[in-house]
Amino acid sequence: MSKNYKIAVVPGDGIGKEIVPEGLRVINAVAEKHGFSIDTEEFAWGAGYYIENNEFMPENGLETLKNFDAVYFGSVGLPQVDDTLPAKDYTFKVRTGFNQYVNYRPVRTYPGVQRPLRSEKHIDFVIVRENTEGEFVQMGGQYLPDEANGMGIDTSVFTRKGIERVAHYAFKLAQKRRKKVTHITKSNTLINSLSYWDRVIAEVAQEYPDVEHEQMYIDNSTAMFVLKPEIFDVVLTTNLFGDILSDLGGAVMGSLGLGGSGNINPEKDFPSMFEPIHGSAPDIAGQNIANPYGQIWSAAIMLEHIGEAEAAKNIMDAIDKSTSEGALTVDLGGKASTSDVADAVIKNL
Ligand SMILES: NC(=O)c1ccc[n+]([C@@H]2O[C@H](COP(=O)([O-])OP(=O)(O)OC[C@H]3O[C@@H](n4cnc5c(N)ncnc54)[C@H](O)[C@@H]3O)[C@@H](O)[C@H]2O)c1
Ligand SMILES: O=C(O)C[C@@H](O)C(=O)O
Ligand SMILES: [K+]
Ligand SMILES: [Mn+2]
Repeated sequence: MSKNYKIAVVPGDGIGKEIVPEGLRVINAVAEKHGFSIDTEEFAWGAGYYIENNEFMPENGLETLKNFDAVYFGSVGLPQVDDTLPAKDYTFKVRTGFNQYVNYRPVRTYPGVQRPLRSEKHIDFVIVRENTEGEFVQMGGQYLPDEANGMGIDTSVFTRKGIERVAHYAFKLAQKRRKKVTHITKSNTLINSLSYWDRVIAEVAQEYPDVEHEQMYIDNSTAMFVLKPEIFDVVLTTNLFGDILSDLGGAVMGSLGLGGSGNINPEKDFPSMFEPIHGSAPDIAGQNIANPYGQIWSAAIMLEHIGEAEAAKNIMDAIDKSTSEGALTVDLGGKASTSDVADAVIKNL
């Protein structure tokens, strides 16, 4: 009997509404080729939903999503909606609620895509971003914000459990790759929280003597992403630093639109959620010009996670063939529309 998977689809806002359907076309095409089927249910949640319903998703949203094998997500956020809400009320709710403590964000060379860097060296590394705590716990408050002596505070939280579990994931991932973990902090200045991170990571590293372990500061690492990106294999870092580095990784590939990702619950106690690294790009929404490669790559990461590795590989090979043949959107200097790119990928499956 052929396998069937239940996928919750949350296109979100802006270009999410354009690139998610294209990604789904690719998923359905690859499923047919590889003899499995996908049942999808779409949820129109996000900032647009908030305008109508005063919430980003229904109160029982997580309960609803729990019944699926995975969540295929676009992005949330609209210029006319308070931008402190999308992460708090949707994205972080899912990431923390489903213990998706790994944000898996690969960076690689796409054939035929011009990169901003002069170096022609092949790039292939994965950012493993801690995804449930750190700088984004949103513990804090504002005091007298309207007054001259007003203030705002956010507290960062790094727990042993939180550091250990993401570190184990990173070292195990490195064992399957080129056996190197670069962990990125700023423990020379954040001498309490991030030196604790360093210490716990160093302890975990001892359990993986076959993996080279290097520590780097975030400031230097931004320079290295540009000057020597080929030195990285697995980059392990905190929630905020990983957020910044993943957009830099997108830029190094040639466009933010090229980055795919997975918010992973490695134990599979809950569904994981797959989305491009970028946001809803309201500046280019509604024109069928958004780059869908990152959304399509996220589909491949999702299929690999749910156990369809061959289909995932098939998508990646088809992506490479498509970019090589010049199926490039405006941000990559090409003329292809969003749907032209999905057509090319489907043709090349
Ligand atoms: N996970 C998420 O849902 C997520 C992530 C980041 C930002 N956001 C939200 O998205 C909104 C816009 O944020 P922003 O402008 O800082 O970031 P953004 O990633 O949406 O856009 C940044 C720039 O990159 C371009 N870009 C992004 N994706 C592209 C693609 N696929 N193809 C071509 N160009 C692309 C945009 O046009 C824009 O110029 C905000 O509301 C923000 O909160 C959501
Ligand atoms: O910080 C976040 O996670 C929100 C967004 O910038 C993202 O990268 O998903
Ligand atoms: K996104
Ligand atoms: Mn981000």
